[in-house]
Amino acid sequence: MSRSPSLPERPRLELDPDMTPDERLEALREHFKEIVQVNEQLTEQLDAARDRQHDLTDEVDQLERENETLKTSSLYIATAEELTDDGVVVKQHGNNQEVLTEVSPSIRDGLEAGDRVAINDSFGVKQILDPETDARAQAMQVDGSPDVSYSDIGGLEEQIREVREAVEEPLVNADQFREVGIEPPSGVLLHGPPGTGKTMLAKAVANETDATFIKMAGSELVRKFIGEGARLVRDLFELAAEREPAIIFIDEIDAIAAKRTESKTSGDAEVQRTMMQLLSEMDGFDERGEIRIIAATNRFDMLDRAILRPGRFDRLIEVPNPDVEGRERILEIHTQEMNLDDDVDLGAFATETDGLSGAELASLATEAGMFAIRDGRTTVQQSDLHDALEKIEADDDASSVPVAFA
Ligand SMILES: Nc1ncnc2c1ncn2[C@@H]1O[C@H](COP(=O)(O)OP(=O)(O)OP(=O)(O)O)[C@@H](O)[C@H]1O
Repeated sequence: MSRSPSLPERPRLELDPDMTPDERLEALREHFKEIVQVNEQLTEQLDAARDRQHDLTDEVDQLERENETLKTSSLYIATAEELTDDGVVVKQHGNNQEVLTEVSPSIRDGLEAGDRVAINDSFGVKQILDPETDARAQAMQVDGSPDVSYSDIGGLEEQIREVREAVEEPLVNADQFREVGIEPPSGVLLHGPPGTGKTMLAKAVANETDATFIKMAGSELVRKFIGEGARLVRDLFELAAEREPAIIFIDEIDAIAAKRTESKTSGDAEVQRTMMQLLSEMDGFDERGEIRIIAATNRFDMLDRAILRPGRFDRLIEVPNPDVEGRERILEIHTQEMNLDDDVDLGAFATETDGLSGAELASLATEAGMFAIRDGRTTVQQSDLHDALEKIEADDDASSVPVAFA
């Protein structure tokens, strides 16, 4: 390695054998002075080099960080749709653009059709995504055309009317609202006991308006995606904007919007952040076009009132357990594909099912079919319905026995 030209020359000691002792001493003194001088120069240079090294290390760190951000921000999510001899057909999420792209052999080996992948600007597949890491896909259920219609819902005529007015009309007749000069409700909150058809209502309105149905469960945000809640809420609204017209359905909203408790754990802070993100998304919602938002809860009493203010969930619709006519209609709906004996009287049977939810009536119908099968029949009789009711009530009692005695 060549020595840096800017380094000072090494001083040389030249002693002549003819020198007197005094002359020798003088020469040695002179040499010592020169060495001290060179040493000072070298120390200065070393300090300067250290400073420069510091600056360069900072610069390298910054470049590395920038490189890292560039690498991560330029990757998009796509699905590998088909593996062909010419390459892989990938479909980018969001804009649904399909392209044929080449893949390195090492990635190709582990790739299967249907896998989620990360692609760069030029559609090169950079990575196969582990399903576990794809929180957005896991946390949100996206349905382009849900298969529930209003006629599948029993006994909620008034609620259907209200949902149509608050959600369907603003989507279908947006111009009319604009001309009249009124703002449609921002968000609709469905509240009532479990299994009464709240999700069905939200799906039916999406179906009726040809909107994409995007569901997120509040409880999962809190339990499964700890630390990611706020980001996922932002993603939820982004996805809805990409897929508009869209219905956002937030189930179990109480999990992220419960009244504040006294305890101040870090979990509470995280839930709080998720809720603040939801509120800020809703507050900036007017400019978002054809997106409507519906939430559901079984625990209306627990909700933080902040989410019920005007401009947020300002239309409340109660979805109670069905009355006797509702129960008869729900039984009709869930037995319409079943082979019922002539003796079956759903109207009379409905009077005996007071307190059952729509979901319980649906499983009662299936249970009755099971009794018929166990008995070797192909038709369902009134007695099967009674047996099914007894079983469901017994199951209910068992599940409400305190654990210590169960
Ligand atoms: N009113 C109804 N008419 C017809 N079927 C119903 C009705 N309510 C509930 N069901 C049946 O129960 C199932 C569950 O209903 P759904 O998920 O809509 O209830 P939910 O109110 O959203 O419940 P949860 O609060 O537990 O989420 C439905 O798939 C359907 O089979």
